[in-house]
Amino acid sequence: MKIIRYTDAFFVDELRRFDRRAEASEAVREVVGDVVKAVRERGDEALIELTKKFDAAELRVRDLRVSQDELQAAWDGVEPRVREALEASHRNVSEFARQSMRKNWSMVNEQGAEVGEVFHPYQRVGLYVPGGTAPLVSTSLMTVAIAAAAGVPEIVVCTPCGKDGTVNPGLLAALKLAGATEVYRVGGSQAIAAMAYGTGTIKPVVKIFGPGNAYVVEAKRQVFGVVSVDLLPGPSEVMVLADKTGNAACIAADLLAQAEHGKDSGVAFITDDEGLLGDVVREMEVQGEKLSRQQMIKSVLEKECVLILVPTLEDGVELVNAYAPEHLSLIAEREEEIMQMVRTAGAIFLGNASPVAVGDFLAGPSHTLPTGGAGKSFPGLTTEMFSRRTSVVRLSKEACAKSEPIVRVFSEIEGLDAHGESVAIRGRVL
Ligand SMILES: NC(=O)c1ccc[n+]([C@@H]2O[C@H](COP(=O)([O-])OP(=O)(O)OC[C@H]3O[C@@H](n4cnc5c(N)ncnc54)[C@H](O)[C@@H]3O)[C@@H](O)[C@H]2O)c1
Ligand SMILES: [Zn+2]
Repeated sequence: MKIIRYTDAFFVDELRRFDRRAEASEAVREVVGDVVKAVRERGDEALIELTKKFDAAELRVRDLRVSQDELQAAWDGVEPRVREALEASHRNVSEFARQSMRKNWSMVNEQGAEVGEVFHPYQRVGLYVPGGTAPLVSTSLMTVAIAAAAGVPEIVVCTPCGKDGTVNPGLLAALKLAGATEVYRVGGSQAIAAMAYGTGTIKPVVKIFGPGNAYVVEAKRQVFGVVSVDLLPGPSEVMVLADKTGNAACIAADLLAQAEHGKDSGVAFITDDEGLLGDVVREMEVQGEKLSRQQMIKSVLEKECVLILVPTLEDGVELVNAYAPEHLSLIAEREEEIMQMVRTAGAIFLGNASPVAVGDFLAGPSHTLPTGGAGKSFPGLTTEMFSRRTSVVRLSKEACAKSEPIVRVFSEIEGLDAHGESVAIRGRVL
């Protein structure tokens, strides 16, 4: 743990690294570039090779797709209490997604033209569900169920398999419940390339969604243009901003929950209360000892955890906005006022009683959120991202006549007289 106080001589220098931009390292970019090229040029054959190389699994081309029978068997084999938990989360996520759907609308403009927007779900999307270090059952729901709620007909999922070629049955069950229509046991940047360019087995999609490690995120960036992508949701992070009303035990618990995600996780605590800072450090030590993922937690706390004492909460907000945390837990007397000042967080959890883990598994908004500073330019995953918008314009003869003089001015300035004439002709022939 690193503790930084505003009274330290190098305070300002220390904080400079908080101002982040999401960018992959040169090494990751290179590896991913090679992977994308291999899949684009050699399709399934490259997928088999790369799965052997990165996931140590020996697959045949016909094994790549997880069969409907396997998905059904996974769902049938789920224990009742797990099934209930999955269903509870699924109901919240689906309902939240339905509420936030964009609706078709129209208005009449100044010249009397009817203008509006219509939304259609994409026909075929690709969702990445991570599976390298933990089977992210919740991520299946937090992406696939939203695509299903948006009405996407073809929901393709790629997720890595273990050494023995299998995918965690709990994850498959969640995919089945959420409404995945095709599932492939392919992970990493090779999966993203396969969904973007298509292979013999995996037909290409038009948009790619979902979180992953640095390789997955970089691959999404490299295939951008061939497909569109949702956002850049990489390795998870939590920041807590609290004043003296923060409960040290709750704050420490949230920081430790983040640390157990392991390597690359960001954990930060900012407060204007020196007493609380000390209490949180002590709580983390006591609570940390009892947790199972000791190795992960220790390494994150050593390398990726900072606790910062700021003179005022407003200074804290400035740091929050510079860092753009994926999750922000905000505990403050002036909660509403401070929240309104936060402009870059992926999701905000308000008050001592709102654990980030409830947002991870159950609350309703997708837990797929921008990381690594990407929150400055991307919001978290929304239902809207699964629908494509088209604008619609309809003019009556009268609206056309009223538009004509203004169009004429534009067409003269731009030197495009055919444009002007295409409007004027309506007044003569209709
Ligand atoms: N931001 C969010 O909303 C959000 C949500 C859930 C999970 N996550 C994050 O997703 C990440 C999941 O990462 P993960 O690693 O567990 O699973 P993953 O499925 O993203 O990545 C595993 C794959 O990476 C590839 N890979 C591993 N090492 C490689 C190497 N050296 N070169 C090339 N490819 C390599 C392998 O093919 C492997 O299948 C975590 O960091 C987690 O925090 C983020
Ligand atoms: Zn988490």
